[in-house]
Amino acid sequence: MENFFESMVELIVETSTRLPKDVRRAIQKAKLGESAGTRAAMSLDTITDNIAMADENVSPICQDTGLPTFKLKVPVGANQIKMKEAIKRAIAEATKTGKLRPNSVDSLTGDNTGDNLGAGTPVIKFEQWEEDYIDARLILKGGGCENKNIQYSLPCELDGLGRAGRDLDGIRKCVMHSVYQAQGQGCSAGFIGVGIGGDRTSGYELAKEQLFRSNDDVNPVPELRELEEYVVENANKLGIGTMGFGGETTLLGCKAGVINRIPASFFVSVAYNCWAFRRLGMKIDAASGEVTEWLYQDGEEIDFAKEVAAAAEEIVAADEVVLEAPITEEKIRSLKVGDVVKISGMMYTGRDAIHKYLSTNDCPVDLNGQIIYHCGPVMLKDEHEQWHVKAAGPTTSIREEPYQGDIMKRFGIRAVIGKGGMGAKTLKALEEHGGVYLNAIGGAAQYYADCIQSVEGVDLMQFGIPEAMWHLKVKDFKAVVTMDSHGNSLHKDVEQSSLERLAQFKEPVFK
Ligand SMILES: O=C(O)C[C@H](O)C(=O)O
Ligand code: SF4
Repeated sequence: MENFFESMVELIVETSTRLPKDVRRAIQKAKLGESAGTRAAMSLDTITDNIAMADENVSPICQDTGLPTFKLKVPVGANQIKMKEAIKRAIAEATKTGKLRPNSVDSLTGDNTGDNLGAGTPVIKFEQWEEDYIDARLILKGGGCENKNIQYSLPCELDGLGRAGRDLDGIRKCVMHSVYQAQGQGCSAGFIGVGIGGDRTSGYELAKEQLFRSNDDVNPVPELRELEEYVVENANKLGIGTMGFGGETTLLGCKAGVINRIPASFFVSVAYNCWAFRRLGMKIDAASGEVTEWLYQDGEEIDFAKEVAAAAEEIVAADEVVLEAPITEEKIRSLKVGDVVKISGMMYTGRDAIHKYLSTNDCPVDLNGQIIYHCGPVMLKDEHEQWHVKAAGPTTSIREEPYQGDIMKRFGIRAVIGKGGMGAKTLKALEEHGGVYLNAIGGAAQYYADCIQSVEGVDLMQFGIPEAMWHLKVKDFKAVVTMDSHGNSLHKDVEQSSLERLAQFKEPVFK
């Protein structure tokens, strides 16, 4: 097993940096389904551009490299203790080289362990089997989509759909609702794994297990096959679209599994995965630890690099407003939902820890007229102590909803960049104070890292790399105005229209 450690490093690096073939095919299909010039088409262009850049740079597709979860099937007699130890070392190694973001945080103190190791991280699950080789699989599922997982207890009442009973049709309603409730916040278009039955724990476990199925497989259970096909077809009629911008594709895949339940409980658990569906696997020789075959890599390989030139042309074609901080109130009030902005100059990152901190403390920098970027980047320091950005896409903004409006007013911030949109409180503050919300493309961490020219400083490093306040100098950083200072919110509109569309699926389908 002398090569097992190297194989695990390879598995982690490949999973974080290269999307599997089945996922690429699903994204390509979505791209072909959108009309040129729409916001959805533009977002998918950025996404495929980003996938190609991650391939080329061997850098994380998305800055949130998630909670690494390994599943291993091992021959009887294989030493699981040694394998666990090698996996942990491989995780620390991949973190050191910037292929993983340090993502393991003490839940009580907030301290980041810095190497992705800690209580409960990574997750490593073993199963014994009668084969003579090791089947090792890894999923890197980020936090934004994890937060959109949902569990239903039947019977229940659902927005738009009414009563969901204890039968296949009730299950159908829950699954349709799960896609609606995620909106664009889990970086749609997404993939879902559905677990039917079990208890609260085994139900979610089963849902996540489905994410290890190939997106192209066919469910051997006829009812589940029908359910999966129904959901993919109809969830795409909700009009939520890529990033929640509206559009033809909202869901890229649905896989459902079933286990028994006990009479009193009937759970439907849904695991939502973003488009950056990073899961790979390999067969490993149990004696040497060497890779003998990669999994999920059958069929045609889509090389998005070839399409990048065409995509760039299309993005340039949109009307763009140039923004550079400090921004005046007048300039901000001239922006409207739908405008594409191109930012150059300074922006400051701030996510969960910073927003909480700023709600009761002064800011180390003057934020008057400035731009806050909801982002927790992957950073590496070189031998001259200079920081470099390895991946830097937006994080889900709604978590800052309790703080954002007050902070914008108190510090004079004119624009916030994030993804997934914000709520009524922020919208009101944007109107009163004169501010905008700019939506960047979630997961496009290479694309945005490329717009960052230099790291000019950092504050509040005590919160750890992802949560610190990074001072970034950018050039031509593109984002879309999705909430303006006139009370308009694209997110509010899409949520409303998708709820109306969801109601079309109220009548029974599976009798
Ligand atoms: O933590 C992050 O950087 C992003 C997160 O995965 C999110 O989707 O909000
Ligand atoms: S930012 Fe988006 S693409 Fe990245 S992990 Fe979060 S949900 Fe996934």
